[in-house]
Amino acid sequence: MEVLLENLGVKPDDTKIDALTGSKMVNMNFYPTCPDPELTVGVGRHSDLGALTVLLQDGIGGLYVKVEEDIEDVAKKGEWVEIPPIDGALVINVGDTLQMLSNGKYKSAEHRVRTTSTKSRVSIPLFTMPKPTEKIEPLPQLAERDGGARFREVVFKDYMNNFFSNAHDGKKSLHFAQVNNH
Ligand SMILES: O=C(O)CCC(=O)C(=O)O
Ligand SMILES: [Fe+2]
Repeated sequence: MEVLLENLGVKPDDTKIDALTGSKMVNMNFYPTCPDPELTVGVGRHSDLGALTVLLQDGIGGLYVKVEEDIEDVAKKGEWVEIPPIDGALVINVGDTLQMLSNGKYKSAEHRVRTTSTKSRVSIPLFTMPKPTEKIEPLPQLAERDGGARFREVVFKDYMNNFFSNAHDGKKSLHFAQVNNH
């Protein structure tokens, strides 16, 4: 987190890093085999709500990430790409919080999970998130540099409530904090 923010020219102190990532949550997902994976939803398309998510990979696979439409110089825009399953590797997802903080420089990864017909799978992602009472808004240096904040200030608890009261539907969760003219 520190490195990612320093990359944008911002030097957060330890207290700030702790405020932004100090809350931890895990999901425990079980994906049974399905004879026809096309007929089932493993996890529907969504972005994670926190700052960064850490996910230990197995050799089975099934995690897909959607390549953003509005970034330059990448292949496969708008397509779903499977993350190659490398046993023991850590996959790190950017979550909505980091997108808001960075004023949109880092984009949260829209992802989904499919089951396979041959192997069941368990995944236990670790979400690092702000403390519930923390106020999240684009870092002032970045908003100033970009000529305006693309997200309004939200209390993280409210963002969470909004996130969990809606079904997974791509990156719509971010609309809650988006400033309309962007
Ligand atoms: O099972 C996975 O690979 C990812 C699960 C996931 O996206 C989640 O729990 O938020
Ligand atoms: Fe996720």
